[in-house]
Amino acid sequence: MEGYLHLNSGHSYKGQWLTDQPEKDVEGEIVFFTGMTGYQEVLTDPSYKDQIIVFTYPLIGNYGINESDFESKKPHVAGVIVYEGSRNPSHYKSAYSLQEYLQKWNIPLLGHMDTRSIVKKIRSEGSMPAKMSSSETAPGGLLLRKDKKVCKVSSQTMECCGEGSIHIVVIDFGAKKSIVDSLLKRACKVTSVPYNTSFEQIKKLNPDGVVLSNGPGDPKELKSILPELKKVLEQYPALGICLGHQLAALAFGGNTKKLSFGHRGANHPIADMKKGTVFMSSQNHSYVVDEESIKDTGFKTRYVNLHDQSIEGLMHKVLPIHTVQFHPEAHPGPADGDYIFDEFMNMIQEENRRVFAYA
Ligand SMILES: NC(=O)CC[C@H](N)C(=O)O
Repeated sequence: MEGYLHLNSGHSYKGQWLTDQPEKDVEGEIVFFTGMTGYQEVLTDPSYKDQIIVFTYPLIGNYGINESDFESKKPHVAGVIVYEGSRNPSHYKSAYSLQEYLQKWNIPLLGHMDTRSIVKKIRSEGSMPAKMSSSETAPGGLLLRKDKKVCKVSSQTMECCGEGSIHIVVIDFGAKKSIVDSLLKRACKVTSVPYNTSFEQIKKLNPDGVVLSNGPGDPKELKSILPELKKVLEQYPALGICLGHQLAALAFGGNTKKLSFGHRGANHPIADMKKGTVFMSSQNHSYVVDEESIKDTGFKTRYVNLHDQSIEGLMHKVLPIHTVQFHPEAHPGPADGDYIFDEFMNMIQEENRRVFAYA
C-alpha cells in the first residue's frame, strides 16, 4: 500500500506502509536521526514525544528489537520513516521485528522513502510540521500542537530503585532509563519524582544530589515550575541533562532559543574547555541556551559544540551545578561523556565534606 509524507513546506514524498495502513493520518514535528544503530533507544526515548522520526541510515531494523535496550516502557514517536525496514532481523537478543513492535503500538512505519532527500529538506528549511497519510493530496498549513509534552511522559508517582549509599533524586521530565542506570552503576539509590514535585517534597527525601532529566518539548513550556526548581538547585548538588540543562539555565534567568533543525545523531564533537579535550557525543535536541543570556546567571560555559559553537554545557561559578546539553548516558551513541557522572559523584562527595566541616 502506498503512503505519503507531506511536509509543511509543500514537499511530498511517496513510500510504502510497512505496518498496516493507519486508520487516521499522523501529524507531528519532523526530526531525524543519523546514527547507524540505536533505533530502539531512539524510538523509546521520551524526548521524541509526538515527533515523526526519519532515520537516515539506509537499513533500519536489521538487528530487531530486544528486551534490554528500551529507554522507557513504550515508544513515544508519532511515526517512523525509513528507506529499508528489515523484515528478517538477525541478532541473538532480538525478540521482535521493528514492524511487529511498531504495529503493536499502532505507530505507522513508512518505508522505501528517500530519507536523505527528506533530511536535506529539513536541513535547508528547518524542522517543521509534517503529516503521514495514505492520501496523495498535500494538506495546507499544518500546525504543531502547543501542548505541554512533559506532562504526557513524566511519571505520576515516585519510584525508587537501587540500594546504594548515595541518594539521588531524578526529576523526571521524561527520563531515559540509561540515566538511572548510569547512577545505579555508581552505587546510588535513585528516587524518580514527577516533574512538578515541590522543593519541600524533595527536601523531605533528603537527597545527596539531584538530576534534572532529559525530556520533550520547548523548555519554556515549563515556566511555572522554574521558581521551585531554582530552590532545589540552590540547595543540592545538581546535574542537568539536555532539557534539564536548559531548565537550569532558565531558572537562573538565562534564555533558550530554537535551532533551525536541531542537533541530531551520535557524532557531535564537543570541546570540554575545562579539561582541554574533544569527544564525541549523542544528541537529540531542538533548543539551546542562548550564549548572551548566561552573563548574569552565575553560570560559565564549559562545553562547546564544535559544529556551530553553541553552548553544550555549563558549570555554576559558586554552586555545585553541572549541566550538559548532550547525552552523557549515551544509548544510543558514544559513551565518551560518561565521566560527567563521575564528576557529579565527586561534586556530591566534596559538598558532603564541606557541609560536614561546617557542621
Ligand atoms: N533530549 C532532550 O532532552 C531534548 C530537550 C528539548 N526537548 C529540546 O528539544 O531541545
